[in-house]
Amino acid sequence: MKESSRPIGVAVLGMGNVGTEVVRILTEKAADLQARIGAPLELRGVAVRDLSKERKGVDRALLTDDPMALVQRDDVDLVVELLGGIKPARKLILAALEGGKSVVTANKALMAEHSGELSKAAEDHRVDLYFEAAVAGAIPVIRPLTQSLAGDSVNRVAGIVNGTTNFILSEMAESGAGYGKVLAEAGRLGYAEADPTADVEGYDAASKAAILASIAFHSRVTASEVHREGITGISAKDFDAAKKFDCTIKLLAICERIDVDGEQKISARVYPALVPLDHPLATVNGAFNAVAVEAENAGRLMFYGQGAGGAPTASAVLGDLVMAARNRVFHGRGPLESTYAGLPVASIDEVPTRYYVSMKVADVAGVLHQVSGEFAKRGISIAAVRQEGAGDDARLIVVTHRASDRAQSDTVAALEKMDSVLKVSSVLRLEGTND
Ligand SMILES: NC(=O)C1=CN([C@@H]2O[C@H](COP(=O)(O)OP(=O)(O)OC[C@H]3O[C@@H](n4cnc5c(N)ncnc54)[C@H](OP(=O)(O)O)[C@@H]3O)[C@@H](O)[C@H]2O)C=CC1
Ligand SMILES: N[C@@H](CC=O)C(=O)O
Repeated sequence: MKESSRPIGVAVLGMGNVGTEVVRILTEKAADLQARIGAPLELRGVAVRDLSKERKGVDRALLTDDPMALVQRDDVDLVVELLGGIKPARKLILAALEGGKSVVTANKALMAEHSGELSKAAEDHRVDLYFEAAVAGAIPVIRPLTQSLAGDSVNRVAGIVNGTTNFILSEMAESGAGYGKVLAEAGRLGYAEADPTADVEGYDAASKAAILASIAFHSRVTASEVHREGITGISAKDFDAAKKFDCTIKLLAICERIDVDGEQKISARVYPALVPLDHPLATVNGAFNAVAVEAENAGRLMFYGQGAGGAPTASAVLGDLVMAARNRVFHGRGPLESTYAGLPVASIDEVPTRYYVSMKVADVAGVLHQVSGEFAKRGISIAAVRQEGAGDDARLIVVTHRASDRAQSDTVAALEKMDSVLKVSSVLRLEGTND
């Protein structure tokens, strides 16, 4: 059997919010993943605490309550740790790395305290330790910092890195909703940690700040070194006061290089802060996160997306898993041409688009019926019509719903031939809407 087709054995530790989604994607997207990696991923087992719980989407024979035995199986090449916490996750990851298995983890609490020890084990045993999902859920920020910006000097990384608290603060700002009720909802939606104190007291954000600072500034920073304040003291009154200053309140994580009396230091801090309403972070709501990175040569980069929840986090886990698997198959090279799927590229005619058409007309009332008839003939519905100017300067503006670009452009061609349309003066496509 060629090396590139040998199956890669995967062990998933934990089947909670994130683990369930990882198992689902591994199962549903097996063929796509195989094509991207160059070898199939085979799920060897899933470790859980409680074997009696009902689990959807997994063969019961794959379940075990002995994660160490699973990690140590000879047919396991990659371990995905999604248990959370330090114990037993640290020992399991060390056992995997020492056994020559690459590890993917979403565990920020662990990475914020033990990344030095774990990274050393990965280095010593020449395997990968990836943790993109540990910071800001689905948002790729670890890989840009470790790889894309490896040739630059990062001076500041700052933003919103906890989905649960951002969800709570957004709801408080918008509807004045009660703190407890919103926190319970964050738990139900799979955003909150197993112990949500980690979220609301800022421990989770502090762990993420420690990870970001360590990578950005090539210095080990642990969670206990991060200045931390949570959101439990924030009330509706604070939001009222913030509004009077045209601000809102966000839990921020800030990591930067600072100069203290001529000495270069790192500041890593987490606290709720006033943010002006016209600042980009003020519009980051719900479980969304955003991270701004400032580097000497690249300037400012913004990363934005879903920061919590099973499926978004699983996306980051799967990205790491594909990278680790590819490294096994292609020894760090790739993606290779043979992993490309070869999908055909659609012509613009086939693409559903929306049109904005502005035309000079002789008589608005008379022409409207004919114009809308031309769109209707090709199955295009009109979203809005506006009349502008009058007499010689009368213009009709039509905005359509989505239809094939071919139908839209054919309609414009037909309008151009109509006697009552003096001139089609402007045709633009409308993007940024879903209708
Ligand atoms: N939820 C999110 O949005 C995000 C989570 N993360 C991180 O991902 C990790 C997982 O989070 P999440 O899925 O939400 O957590 P959950 O609490 O939902 O799931 C934890 C899973 O681990 C299992 N487990 C825990 N301890 C053991 C043990 N000793 N032996 C065997 N199984 C065990 C649990 O088993 P059982 O089901 O039997 O209880 C459960 O299936 C955490 O590190 C978290 O910080 C990172 C980014 C986002
Ligand atoms: N509890 C965390 C989950 C993702 O890291 C959060 O709310 O951000």
